[in-house]
Amino acid sequence: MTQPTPVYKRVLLKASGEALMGEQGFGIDVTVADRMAGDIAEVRAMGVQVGVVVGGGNIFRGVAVASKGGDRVTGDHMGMLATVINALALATSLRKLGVDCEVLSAISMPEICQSFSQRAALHHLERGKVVIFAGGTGNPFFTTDSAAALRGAEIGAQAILKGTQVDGIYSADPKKDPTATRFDTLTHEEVLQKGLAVMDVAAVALARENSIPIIVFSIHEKGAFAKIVAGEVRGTIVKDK
Ligand SMILES: Nc1ncnc2c1ncn2[C@@H]1O[C@H](COP(=O)(O)OP(=O)(O)OP(=O)(O)O)[C@@H](O)[C@H]1O
Ligand SMILES: O=c1ccn([C@@H]2O[C@H](COP(=O)(O)O)[C@@H](O)[C@H]2O)c(=O)[nH]1
Repeated sequence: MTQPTPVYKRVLLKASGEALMGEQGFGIDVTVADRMAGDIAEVRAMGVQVGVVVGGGNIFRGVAVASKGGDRVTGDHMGMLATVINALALATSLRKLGVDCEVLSAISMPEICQSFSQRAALHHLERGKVVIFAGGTGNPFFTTDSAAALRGAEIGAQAILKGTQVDGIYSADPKKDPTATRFDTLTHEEVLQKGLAVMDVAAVALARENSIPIIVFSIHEKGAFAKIVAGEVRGTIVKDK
């Protein structure tokens, strides 16, 4: 079967950590990790270079510690470690499919995976490996959305695809407001001005400064990643006018 022609050469996928828990209340549902890996494999087979940042919301978020009076920085360290666990799970699922991949962590743990550097990331991407960026930015008070924008800029990604629990950006959180309406397109500036909380402000600002489009789509729609990379419209696209 012929592969569709991709509209991008290199992309950064921000994969929802929360989605990885599937129907469970916590942790990793391997069938979900395998399905996500299948979607990534499909895009890799189109000849597209793929970087992935995976969240940690299925395991731990630092704000949970802070909200109970604990130390936010320690909580964030725990959250960043959670993203490493998810990255290792996704790498395992990719390798089961025969997809060559490398986990690069912002926090050095050489017994487990390589440390992040831009050079290492570009080296692996140019050789066709999927690169999974673990450990977020390596700094507390950030999220993996910011890590996605940062790594996206560092590798020169032509787009950041945020695969999340909802199928685009809405006028309000659709999980809380059933009357919320979905946007087809927005500028980075509009996302910031309207306070649309699907992605954090730092991430959107960094993508804006580097003129990187962001596409928000449902990670639950099988094959959506490949369809977007092939130029089909899915979810909401955030780009300069
Ligand atoms: N205006 C909005 N439009 C769409 N979603 C919104 C909006 N405001 C808030 N949200 C919520 O933001 C969520 C995405 O946030 P977040 O990035 O924390 O989750 P995630 O993609 O599952 O990431 P993680 O990897 O951290 O688990 C959506 O599931 C949605 O409920
Ligand atoms: O750069 C970063 C990235 C993440 N964290 C912490 O990890 C958790 C999980 O990431 P999510 O983006 O929420 O999935 C996050 O809540 C932070 O506590 C971080 O400190 N720095």
